[in-house]
Amino acid sequence: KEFLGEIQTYLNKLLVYLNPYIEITFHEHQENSWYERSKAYAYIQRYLSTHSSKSIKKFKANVGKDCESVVLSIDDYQEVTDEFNGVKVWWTSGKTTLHSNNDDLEKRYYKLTCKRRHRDFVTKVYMQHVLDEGKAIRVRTRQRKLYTNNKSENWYGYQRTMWSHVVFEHPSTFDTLAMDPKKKKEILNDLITFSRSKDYYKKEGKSWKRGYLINGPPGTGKSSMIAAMANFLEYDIYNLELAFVKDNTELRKLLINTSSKSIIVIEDIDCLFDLMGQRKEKKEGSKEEEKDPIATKAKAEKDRDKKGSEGTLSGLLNFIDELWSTCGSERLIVLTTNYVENLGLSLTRKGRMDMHIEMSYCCYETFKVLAKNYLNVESHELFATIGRLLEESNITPADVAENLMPKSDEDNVETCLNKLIKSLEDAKGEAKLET
Ligand SMILES: Nc1ncnc2c1ncn2[C@@H]1O[C@H](COP(=O)(O)OP(=O)(O)OP(=O)(O)O)[C@@H](O)[C@H]1O
Repeated sequence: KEFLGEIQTYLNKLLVYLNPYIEITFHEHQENSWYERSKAYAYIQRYLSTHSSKSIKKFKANVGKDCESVVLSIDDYQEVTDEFNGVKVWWTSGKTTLHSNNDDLEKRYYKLTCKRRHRDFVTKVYMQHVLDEGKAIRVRTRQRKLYTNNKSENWYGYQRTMWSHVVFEHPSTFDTLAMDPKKKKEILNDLITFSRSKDYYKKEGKSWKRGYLINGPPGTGKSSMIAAMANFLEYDIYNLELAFVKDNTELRKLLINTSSKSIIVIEDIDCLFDLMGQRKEKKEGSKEEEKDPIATKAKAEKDRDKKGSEGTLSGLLNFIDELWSTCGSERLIVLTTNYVENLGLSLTRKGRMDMHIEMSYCCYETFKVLAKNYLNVESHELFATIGRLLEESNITPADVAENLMPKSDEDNVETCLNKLIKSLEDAKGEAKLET
């Protein structure tokens, strides 16, 4: 706390220098916030003490998505000519010095010159074109993020939940995803249609979002599917952890604070039943009850129709409707579950979630993709044996992947495939014992 004022002053100075090249997000609520803050402080101090326009340019070049990409910049007072729809304009960059109490601050700017008769065209059409292009470039080159909501204490000691993020770098793509190729194509087509349907949604007066329910046993690739979707659409991911959300107000705040081009994920949606149960018990008789959407709705429904778990299900459905209505446009909502049968038809029927994706145990087609991913082979004499064994046992793609992954220098295609055969035979034996 004692450094906050000082850090903010430094940050503001830093922003004057770097604006509009980078965006600084300052998290005051990290668990290791003291460490983060002191790091930020030391960094900013070091930066300011060594700054010069040269280092700013170098810094600017390094903040691109990957440092290998070329970053074009314009030197002070250098002129660049641009032509759009036959109209010529000239850009120059410059700087002025602002005098503040302790320091002289340099403010950088761009100057745009055009013929007087083109003024209207330039301010209305050309500037819009520049902004749209800039936005498109930012989307193309931005570093994508994976957000999670954690409980944390703010400066004044209040508990709240807010998004914090890390860089999203998951290797999963639709090429590496092992599943029935027909189903994969269907999902891909659905995503492509969605991404191109901005105008359609607008015309229909609908919010531009789409819901997917992914179900399947653990290890069948639900998370890999979400990562592949995010990589394909170039979206961010918001992993919503409902256990950390206190009430409806907090949920709304979180959803409002998600950005467009993102996937909002709620994993293990069936576990919400337990969460709702716990909240209901805790809040029973409490004045706070009204504030908790999940518990209140669950209770209200249960009281009304006294249908046990059906009542709880209605609470869940109400919650999902709330989720739909609160989060903004250009979003995917993805719910995952290991036990779709617990959710009842009302969630899986069309209208609530637009597409239902089933991830299942490994079949021969799935295995072939994994063999290509991990061993870079498309055929082998052991494939036939594996294909037959896969038909006789239930093994997840995660388990197959585990066997196919070479673990030492001695491992090669043959040893890995034999390892898998052994696992499949064991799984078959266990299944026989169970029956
Ligand atoms: N269908 C798949 N295609 C490619 N890789 C897969 C697939 N399923 C599982 N894997 C591999 O297994 C690992 C675990 O899978 P993943 O976390 O996606 O499964 P999950 O269904 O989300 O599991 P859980 O329900 O336990 O979260 C992945 O990192 C990936 O390497």
